[in-house]
Amino acid sequence: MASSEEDGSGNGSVEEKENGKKRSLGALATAWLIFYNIAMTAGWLVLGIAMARFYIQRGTHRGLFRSVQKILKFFQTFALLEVVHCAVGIVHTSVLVTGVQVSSRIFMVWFIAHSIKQIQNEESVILFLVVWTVTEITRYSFYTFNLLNHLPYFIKWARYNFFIILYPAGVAGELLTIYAALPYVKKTGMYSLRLPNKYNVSFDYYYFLIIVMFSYIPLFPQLYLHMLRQRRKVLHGEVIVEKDD
Ligand SMILES: CCCCCCCCCCCCC/C=C/C(=O)SCCNC(=O)CCNC(=O)[C@H](O)C(C)(C)COP(=O)(O)OP(=O)(O)OC[C@H]1O[C@@H](n2cnc3c(N)ncnc32)[C@H](O)[C@@H]1OP(=O)(O)O
Repeated sequence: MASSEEDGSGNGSVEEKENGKKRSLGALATAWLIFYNIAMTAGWLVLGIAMARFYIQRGTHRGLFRSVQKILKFFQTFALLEVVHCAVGIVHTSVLVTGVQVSSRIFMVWFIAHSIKQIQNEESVILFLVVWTVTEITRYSFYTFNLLNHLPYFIKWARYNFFIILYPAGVAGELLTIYAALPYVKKTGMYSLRLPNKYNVSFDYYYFLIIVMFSYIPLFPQLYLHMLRQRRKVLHGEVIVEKDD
């Protein structure tokens, strides 16, 4: 991706638009993306401030998830729109890569942290919350400034360097949280379907979670390598040909 400060083009979704119809769709799409990215930057900033205030006032992480969960659920669920943005073509990036990233986050928020109250005070929950928050403030402010054609270099640098540490740290937080959830899931049999039942189908959430944990092994390196390629492209100007979905 060429940044706006280098080529003055801003977001790739609105360049190359030749006729009037496409141009107005581009303007509308750009306006929407600016609104979306500002809203998301603000949302994650509010979440970051709420977490910092909670910790400073209480001196403990216990109860932190509970106190910030509404903001987290709202903004992380809102991020589903990112898959829509790719699918309708207003951002030029992979639906698959974005889909894996967003669905794993939604899964962590709703089907792990929200559903299993006993694990909400685990340190690993705070780890992934802090990592996601730093990542998203950086990422959405990057997109916003890029769309506005005023991208400060330090934001571009942060967007394409922070992930080197934050991605593995976030994955560690997520995996440790799922691991901590396993005994509760096994004990309660939550979200599981035992035979016999009228659908004649059985589902065991406990084993599903184990499969999810193993699925990080092939999926995470692909996301990480994708980000490393983006980094080379954006920070070092390498031309990289990526396969379409
Ligand atoms: C049902 C259960 C399923 C469970 C599955 C489990 C398996 C999970 C395995 C993987 C686990 C991952 C866990 C993740 C943890 C964390 O997040 S830890 C925190 C650290 N994470 C990160 O740093 C990554 C954050 N995420 C991302 O960066 C993205 O989601 C991404 C998809 C990985 C990034 O890809 P991409 O969009 O391709 O990168 P960019 O270079 O930023 O953008 C490319 C072009 O797209 C434009 N664009 C994208 N989004 C926007 C936008 N919102 N607004 C405007 N423009 C956007 C961007 O500008 C680029 O365009 P060009 O300039 O034209 O190139």
